[in-house]
Amino acid sequence: MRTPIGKDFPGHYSSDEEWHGYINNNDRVLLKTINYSSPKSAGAECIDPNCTWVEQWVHRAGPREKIYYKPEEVKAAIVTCGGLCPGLNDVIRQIVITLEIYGVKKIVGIPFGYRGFSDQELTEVPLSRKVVQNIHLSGGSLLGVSRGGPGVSDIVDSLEERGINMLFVLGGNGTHAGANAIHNECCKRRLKVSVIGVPKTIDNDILLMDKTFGFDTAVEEAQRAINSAYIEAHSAYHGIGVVKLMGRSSGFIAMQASLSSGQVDVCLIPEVPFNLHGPHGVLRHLQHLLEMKGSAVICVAEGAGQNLLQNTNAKDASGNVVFGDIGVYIQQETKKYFKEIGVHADVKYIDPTYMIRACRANASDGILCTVLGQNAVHGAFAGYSGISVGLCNTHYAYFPIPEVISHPRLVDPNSRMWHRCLTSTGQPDFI
Ligand SMILES: Nc1ncnc2c1ncn2[C@@H]1O[C@H](COP(=O)(O)OP(=O)(O)OP(=O)(O)O)[C@@H](O)[C@H]1O
Ligand SMILES: O=P(O)(O)OC[C@H]1O[C@](O)(CO)[C@@H](O)[C@@H]1O
Ligand SMILES: [Mg+2]
Repeated sequence: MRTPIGKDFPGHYSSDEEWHGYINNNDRVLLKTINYSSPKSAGAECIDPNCTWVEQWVHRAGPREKIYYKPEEVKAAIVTCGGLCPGLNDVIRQIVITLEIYGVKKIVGIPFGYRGFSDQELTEVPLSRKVVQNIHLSGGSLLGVSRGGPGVSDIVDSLEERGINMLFVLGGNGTHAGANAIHNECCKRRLKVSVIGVPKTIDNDILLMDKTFGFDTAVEEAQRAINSAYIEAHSAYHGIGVVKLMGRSSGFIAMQASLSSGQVDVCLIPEVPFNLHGPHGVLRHLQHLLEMKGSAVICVAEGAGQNLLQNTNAKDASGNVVFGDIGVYIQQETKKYFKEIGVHADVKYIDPTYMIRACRANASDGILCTVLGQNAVHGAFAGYSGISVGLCNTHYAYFPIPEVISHPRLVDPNSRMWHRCLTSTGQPDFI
């Protein structure tokens, strides 16, 4: 709604008839914006051998002129699942504020992830603009998070009992698999429920999106740890700093933090195999770095080099594999190696694990979260379900959930970005 302002007022708003503030249902966002002329172009993703241009698109996110729900009939719920991620509170806040602008009065938070649907001791949290006004000023989630929890059928039973017809699910690929199953179960039971995902992961491992919220902040925090490792290593005689960063199957945090810090000599990620020992191994390269420049910094993603470690055979409550500690292993092997060759080395290990995700969102993530939260609500009011909101080629769009979680997004070792990282570190192939 716009307030008409007198025509003599300079720069006046256009009238309601002239104002094109709504998204047309047929507006589309292209998934690919580069037309690769050859499969040999760096980073080319081709569908056929000739690399023919194929238009692929998703729906544009935003407010529609016609809405599917009557706001007074909506009971909306928000749930945050998986691990923490900077910006969760920003998204919760913006969803609540936008729902209120649509006129929704019944808004609740489900405590501690999907578990909150089944645990009788956990009660829903009433949410309003007043409750969420300042929550973005701190990290974490107002609602709490968890892994594991009830089955899909129990969750949908609970939705029915509570009379929830809009569910906003904030989480990573596991959470989205759950959201999609909830959506399918609601369809099966012919329930009119909109299930909308907002992808949350510092790992940035969700397909088709430019980036997920929390990733930028995590990278910013991670490069602080790298900076400390560099200062320690640089100030010691033959100092070696080892920094382990999160990244279960994708090395985006390690790669971007290495790039942004400009202080990393060796970046190791899950997507690129490496040897620690042997003539081309990391340890031999460290020896060379000590000889050439007196110190070295290694940045390793937690999922890297798992083939070098003993399988823990452990899984977390959600069924994710628990990894062995590659950071500790590299630290121990480095110490052993230099002792054996009789060269002094002062090895310092920094593991900032939870520090990079338990913090408040930075400005860039704050904006991303705000827009994603608004668009999640616009998507629900447009009548969508089983979708996720994301940024695609700088435009906000709605993605079908199965498309974005079919497998984790990985760093492409042939991509320009990984080559930029190698150019920055100057590291060889360790095989
Ligand atoms: N395939 C699945 N079907 C239904 N629910 C699932 C599935 N995978 C995971 N979940 C549920 O989703 C929730 C979150 O999953 P998970 O712990 O894997 O975190 P995530 O969303 O992937 O986030 P993170 O990036 O922090 O790992 C858990 O409560 C889990 O039980
Ligand atoms: O210790 P938790 O809470 O299981 O979380 C650790 C995992 O969370 C993640 O950050 C994903 O969000 C992974 O990189 C990491 O393996
Ligand atoms: Mg996951």
